[in-house]
Amino acid sequence: MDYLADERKKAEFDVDEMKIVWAGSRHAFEVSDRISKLVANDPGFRKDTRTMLARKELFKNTLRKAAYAWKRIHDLHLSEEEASRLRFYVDEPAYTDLHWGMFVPAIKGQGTDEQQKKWLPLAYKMQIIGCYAQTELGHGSNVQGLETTATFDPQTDEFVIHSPTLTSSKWWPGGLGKVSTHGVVYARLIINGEEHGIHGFIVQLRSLEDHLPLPGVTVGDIGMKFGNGAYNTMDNGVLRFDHVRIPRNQMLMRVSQVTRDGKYKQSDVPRQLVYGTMVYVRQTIVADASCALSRAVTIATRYSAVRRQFGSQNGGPETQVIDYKTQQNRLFPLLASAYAFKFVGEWLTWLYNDVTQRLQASDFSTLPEAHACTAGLKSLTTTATADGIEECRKLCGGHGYLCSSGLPELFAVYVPACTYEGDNTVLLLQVARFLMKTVSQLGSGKKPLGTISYMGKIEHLMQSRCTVQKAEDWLKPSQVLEAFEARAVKMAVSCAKNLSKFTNPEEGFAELSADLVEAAVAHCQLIVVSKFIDKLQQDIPGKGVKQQLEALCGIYYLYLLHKHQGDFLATSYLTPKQAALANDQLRALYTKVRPNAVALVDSFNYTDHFLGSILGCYDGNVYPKLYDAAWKDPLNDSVVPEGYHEYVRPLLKQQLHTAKL
Ligand SMILES: CC/C=C\C/C=C\C/C=C\C/C=C\C/C=C\C/C=C\CC/C=C/C(=O)SCCNC(=O)CCNC(=O)[C@H](O)C(C)(C)COP(=O)(O)OP(=O)(O)OC[C@H]1O[C@@H](n2cnc3c(N)ncnc32)[C@H](O)[C@@H]1OP(=O)(O)O
Ligand SMILES: Cc1cc2nc3c(=O)[nH]c(=O)nc-3n(C[C@H](O)[C@H](O)[C@H](O)COP(=O)(O)OP(=O)(O)OC[C@H]3O[C@@H](n4cnc5c(N)ncnc54)[C@H](O)[C@@H]3O)c2cc1C
Repeated sequence: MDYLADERKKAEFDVDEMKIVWAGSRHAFEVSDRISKLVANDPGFRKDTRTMLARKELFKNTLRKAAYAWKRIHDLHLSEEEASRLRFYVDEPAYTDLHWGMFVPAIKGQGTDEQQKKWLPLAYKMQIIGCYAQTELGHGSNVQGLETTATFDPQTDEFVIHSPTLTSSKWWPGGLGKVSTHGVVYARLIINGEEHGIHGFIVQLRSLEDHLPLPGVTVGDIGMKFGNGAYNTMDNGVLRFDHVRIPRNQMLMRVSQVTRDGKYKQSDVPRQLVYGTMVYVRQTIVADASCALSRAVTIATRYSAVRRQFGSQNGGPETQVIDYKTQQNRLFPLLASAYAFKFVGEWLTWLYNDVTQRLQASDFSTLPEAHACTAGLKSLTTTATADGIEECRKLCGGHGYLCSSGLPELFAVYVPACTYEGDNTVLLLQVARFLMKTVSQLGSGKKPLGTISYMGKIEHLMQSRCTVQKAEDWLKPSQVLEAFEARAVKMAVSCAKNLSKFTNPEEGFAELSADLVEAAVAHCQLIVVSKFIDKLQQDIPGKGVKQQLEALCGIYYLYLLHKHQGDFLATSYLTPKQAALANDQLRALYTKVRPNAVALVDSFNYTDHFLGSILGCYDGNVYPKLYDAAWKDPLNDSVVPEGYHEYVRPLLKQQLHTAKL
């Protein structure tokens, strides 16, 4: 029985067409749909007991699943696209994420043609397994502060990789702890006593025969992390080198080279390309944020439609909690954010591909923008997604706290995204530097392009005032864009003015860093809003699909406007009356979305296996499933628990004795 059937009947749009919009294309939808069902129906990919397993058992099971996934990929002759979808739907962080997601891209981005020819075929066949070993115990954010050394020995034509201090121990790399045979290791290059900064080196860590660490290598897992199951399937590792020697040709030499006679040569590509793998991964993290958020929102939306509290009249049913305006005000902006992040993720992938093509043609002009966009949007989307998952847990009341709701594990596995690939505050400060540089160059005749082109309208934006007179005026895209542009430009200019009061710019930057982060957030929110609006300019087929997306877009920007109205009011773009009208329009959009809410989450097309949540299951049959699941908990294997006779019975006896006294 479908307990959500009535909700599904209310939908005012074509769900099948929305599924295609969400997937990106009909082809992407068909691949995703087929692979998700394949994984869901294969008992080899079961994950329902994951949060109950002890670490060793959990980890071994992940190794089994990764090997099984690899076998299925081969047996079924899956394409690269299908294989990547399969890994996604298996839904278990594993060493393979780092192998495919960072090790291979690092060699592709920073290796010469010759190096790629040697290492990539081995990696593609998984005859070697790699990790990305950058972070150390003492330094993560400050990459220039890394202490591992790579000293060139001209006698033997080798580099000597060494960990000179405890804090130089590599610490965190995923896949390193127990599995990787190789790593791209970042180290401080030293030639003839002279330092040349941080470079990447391919280093073999373990024997390909017996998996033991090679001489001079000390390696292990760094220990349990936050949450049950969750990221504990990953072997984040610690690594130390004691004068380990590697051939000279294992330094990744696309950006700079060391010659046989020990000369350091810089190519014509910018040095920052050493950071290129991080740009790539930040872009994939943005593209993935909508998946994690949409998953939590699916659970919270379906459950909110099933759950009833208060409001029964004449013995009739109580009110569905989704009908409470407070529930809508917490849930619908998250639903809208999931769609917003999907579209900005698609755009960022386009931007990344564009910058990659330009780099190949030696056009480096858009690299700073790509860095600022990937850093800023990674920060914005992961913060909102991690907070959003936790909000979804609260939206599900007490039952959201059960592991069987799927939300605790989803939160635990997702929340480190706010830290890895760059701490979110550190990344926003990079955006702020980019903005300050842009403002300082405005008078120089250099035209700001791309996502900062709005800065070219600075004179107009500094003086313009909002013209909204009635709530519906907030539905005009041009009005909304101007509001977000004016806010972003005014906040950036205000920071620049305050910075100019300092004689030492770095001191000023440090002192004003909290304001700078806010200016960076305003700029990134403008990007997300503008990309959502751009998406709506496209031809979107399907009955009612575009109208639903317009409503969600409105909810996204009006919610932001309401939440940050202090910014909009302080920069004098809006009057308090216009801010109140925005809120009126927001409430009207909640009413419009309400009958479509369940269908809008159905459009994500997630299987019950992928959701891994009793509260979010498609048929909404929550209570019997919760009840049955409780009895399956290992604690209920016996009626009298282990430990009763040792620890509880003596207590009771003592109490009985005291009572008799
Ligand atoms: C129940 C569920 C179960 C299972 C669920 C399964 C899945 C879960 C679902 C979703 C998961 C979602 C996504 C997962 C996808 C992938 C992730 C997988 C694993 C994560 C693994 C993590 C890996 C890592 O963390 S690797 C280490 C990353 N480290 C960092 O990011 C360090 C951050 N620091 C820096 O980047 C830099 O050091 C810095 C902060 C930028 C400072 O550098 P520096 O001191 O050199 O800087 P300056 O400020 O002086 O800048 C100099 C100059 O360079 C420019 N610059 C800086 N960086 C870059 C760059 N990257 N590219 C281009 N240019 C750059 C900077 O702007 C300056 O330019 P100017 O001189 O012109 O001003
Ligand atoms: C689950 C997980 C997986 C990881 N996987 C890998 C991996 O595969 N490979 C790898 O190399 N690394 C990996 N890392 C490491 C990760 O990249 C770093 O932890 C991350 O870059 C943050 O650096 P940090 O730990 O040095 O934080 P810190 O920089 O020490 O941050 C601590 C605090 O200081 C603040 N702070 C730091 N600098 C500044 C500043 N300039 N201005 C203002 N505030 C500042 C931060 O905002 C934060 O609040 C992983 C980490 C995690 C949690």
